[in-house]
Amino acid sequence: MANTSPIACFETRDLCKVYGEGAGAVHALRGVDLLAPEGELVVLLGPSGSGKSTLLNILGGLDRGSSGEVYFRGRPLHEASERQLTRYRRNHVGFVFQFYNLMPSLTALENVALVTEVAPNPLPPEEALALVGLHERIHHFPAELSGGEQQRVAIARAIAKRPEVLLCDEPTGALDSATGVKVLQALREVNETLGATTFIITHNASVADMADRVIVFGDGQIRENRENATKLDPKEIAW
Ligand SMILES: Nc1ncnc2c1ncn2[C@@H]1O[C@H](COP(=O)(O)OP(=O)(O)OP(=O)(O)O)[C@@H](O)[C@H]1O
Repeated sequence: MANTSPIACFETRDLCKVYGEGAGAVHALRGVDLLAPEGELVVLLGPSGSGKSTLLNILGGLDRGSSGEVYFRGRPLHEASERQLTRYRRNHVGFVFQFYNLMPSLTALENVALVTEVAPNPLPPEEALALVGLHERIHHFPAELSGGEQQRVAIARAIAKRPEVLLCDEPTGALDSATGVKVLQALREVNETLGATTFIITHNASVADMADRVIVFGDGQIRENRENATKLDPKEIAW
């Protein structure tokens, strides 16, 4: 019988990452087997140093594993050339980091337009900013925006190229809880509206309540991988 199961967005098999060598080697990932279906919102939890960012960087093509396999929609990233990996990042992946890295001399709209000018099929920058609830702030400079608003500009910038994948490394790490909720609501809206498979690394375990899937890391391995039967709206999350 034909295999009719849909291809996952990401699959990793026995993925390992070692930084350095000899006595000083750090085994950041120790055999990670992951299957992430298309369109899911995945929250990654785990103690500091457990390998979350290392995994996210490899999924996003910013780094490579030391051994094992990584597939994006069935395509082997572990076999990709540097050029192919660059093209993969540019065309398919949006990144959001803890610090927003906006250009201070450009308005919110211009920061997003920087990306849309070079993407093949972008969202209009106004639309990307509206999706994260910033339609009334588009002509403000970063210094005129709160931390949460700046992070939402960074999210608009990440999604403006319509990535299939949105990878967020501690997107609320620098924010207070009320502002963090707004950023999480923007991420949920983007996940639902654009259908981008979304990974969020956080140290706040209660953020897991908004996820389709929760993956808990420990010492370079997946300790727990569970699906939520129901998802909470970020504003219902207790911080
Ligand atoms: N470029 C690097 N060179 C050497 N070691 C590294 C490098 N990047 C990460 N590591 C090490 O790999 C391990 C996993 O790090 P990683 O950043 O993936 O963990 P994490 O779970 O994301 O941690 P945190 O929650 O603190 O961000 C850690 O021991 C870290 O010190």
